[in-house]
Amino acid sequence: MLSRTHAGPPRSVALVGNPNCGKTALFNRLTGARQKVANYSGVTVERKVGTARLPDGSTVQVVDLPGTYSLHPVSADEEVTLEVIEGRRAGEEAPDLIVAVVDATNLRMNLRLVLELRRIGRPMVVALNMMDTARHQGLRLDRERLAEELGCPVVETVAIASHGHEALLAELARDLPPVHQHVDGRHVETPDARALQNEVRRLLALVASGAAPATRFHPRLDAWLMHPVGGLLILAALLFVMFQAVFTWAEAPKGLIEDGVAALAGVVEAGMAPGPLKSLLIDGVLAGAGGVLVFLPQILILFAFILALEDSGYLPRAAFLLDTLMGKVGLSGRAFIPMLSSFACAVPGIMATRSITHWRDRLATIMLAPLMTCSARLPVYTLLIGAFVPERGIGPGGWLDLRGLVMFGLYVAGVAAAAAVGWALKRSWLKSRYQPLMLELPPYRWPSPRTLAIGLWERARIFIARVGTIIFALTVVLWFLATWPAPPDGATAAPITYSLAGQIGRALEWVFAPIGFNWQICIALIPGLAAREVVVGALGTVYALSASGDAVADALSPLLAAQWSPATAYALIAWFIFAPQCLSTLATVRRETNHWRYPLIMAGYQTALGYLAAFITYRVALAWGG
Ligand SMILES: Nc1nc2c(ncn2[C@@H]2O[C@H](COP(=O)(O)OP(=O)(O)OP(=O)(O)O)[C@@H](O)[C@H]2O)c(=O)[nH]1
Ligand SMILES: [Mg+2]
Repeated sequence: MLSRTHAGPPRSVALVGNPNCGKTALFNRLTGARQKVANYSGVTVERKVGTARLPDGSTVQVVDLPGTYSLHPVSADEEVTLEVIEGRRAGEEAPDLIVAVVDATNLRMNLRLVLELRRIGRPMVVALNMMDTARHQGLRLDRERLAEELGCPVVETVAIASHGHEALLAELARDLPPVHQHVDGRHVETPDARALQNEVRRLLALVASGAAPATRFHPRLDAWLMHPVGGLLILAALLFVMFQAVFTWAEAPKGLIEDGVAALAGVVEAGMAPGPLKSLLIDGVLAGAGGVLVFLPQILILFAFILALEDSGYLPRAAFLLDTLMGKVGLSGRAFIPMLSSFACAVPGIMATRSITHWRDRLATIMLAPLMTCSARLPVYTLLIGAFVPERGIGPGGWLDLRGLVMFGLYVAGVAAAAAVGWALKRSWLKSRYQPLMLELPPYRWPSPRTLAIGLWERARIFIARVGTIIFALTVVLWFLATWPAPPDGATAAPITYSLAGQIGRALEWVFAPIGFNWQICIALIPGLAAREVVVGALGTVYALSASGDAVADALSPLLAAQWSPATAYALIAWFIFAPQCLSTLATVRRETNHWRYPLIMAGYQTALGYLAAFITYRVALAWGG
């Protein structure tokens, strides 16, 4: 067995426990980290490291791990956990101490793992988490008796309310002996599943009393939400409201940021002498990066909905609801959560597929994840819808926002495309038998304001950091390419036409002309490979520089409306439903599948479909007089 490499209090501890028992919430408490917490199993799929400060001022390294039901892993994320606690990861020692995190409301399930962990023979502390809910249910636990029986300290915690984590930290500061496998003279090594279950039953009889067996169901709510027809309607309505909100609620804050950027441009305009630096600031930085920043409110509204849904316990139920439908297109219901995460970004979505045990199912999910409309596509859609779809209420009293409706339609189009591709994959390359959905249903819970706040703050931070780094850098590079070389003497057209970017755009134009893209779009697509939002910023820069004469370019949206045919705009939207051009997604696929073949296949099929969809859209729109 693995032994400690040093004497004294632990230097590294690992949080181990069943899925959804609150390990990450506890980790965030102990270390001040802001890792994702949500109310379904399989949220954490990677190991994450943080540092906790102990009462005596020293520090200890804390590792948060994916949840696992046993020490016999069945999926890639569970394998990570086992590797870490056994010290099999390259360059990483096994943790000195294991914190076995337990959902106190579900001891029957959770204690099995604790008993298995005890057999590793390392120092251990048990954290009885969710004690607030357990007490609320009337459960009484004899903590001291449990500690005696298990042969290790047991502390009660409420990870989401900062109860008990001091007690836990105090235990971590102690020099605990390894837990023994002999308790009260009884030998409990390597029992089979049944022996484990008997031991759990024995422990429960000794230490737990009072609560009716906890039920994960909420009969009245589930009768509605999981109704085969009504449930689907509710789900559709929920998503619909979400996209309406993304459009309508964001108007005011978006206007504020736009005014701010415009005011800044005004200051620069008035205060600086004309020259390259001024052009860089106005046409490059403010039109480019500033043009992307205005989408912050929309992204936060979208995430507020997603985060609240995630913490409520509804998502796994939606997965069951959709299991049959998803089965028809070749996906397991387990794919629902990775697919939903992909609405934020395909990268975490693809990583979330680690909890899918069956390889072909997992690969199919990976292949389809980028078809979900990621939040980086939101600015592009918003810009084009803002320019080409009139602002109009429809329906009785005009309560439906037409633009929100179109946005919803685009998200649906992404899902429909995924369904079609999935259907084709299932019948050809990735044939697999239907795997019944096995997913633990979490209890319903009001989304925790703290979790929501942390989640939103993280999104805002990530987005602003993106705007400040990669998007900023790309717009500066693009500005440079779009202004250099300078036009020859006596040139009459806009300077950008003579620049490198102008030449590249024109060279690409013959590829994209059949689908209606002009050279300005072709230029913008290139930096969009690194970050899709940049397409918006890049269009801002390209058009700001295309204005011949000194007329400062107007806001982008009306400009596009004046310069593009609607057919071009629709074709670009159709292209973006498939949007094959995201390098970080392709790199993630390479990493998760360990092969270049898969990202290449993905890029290939998406480019082909994107081109085809844009071509058809463009031709049909032209034929209808667009
Ligand atoms: N009421 C209550 N809820 C909690 C407590 N700790 C965590 N939660 C909630 O439980 C859910 C799961 O928390 P996570 O920290 O994501 O669980 P996890 O163990 O990391 O889950 P995986 O990463 O999927 O294995 C979230 O909805 C939390 O808000 C607690 O002590 N009391
Ligand atoms: Mg977690």
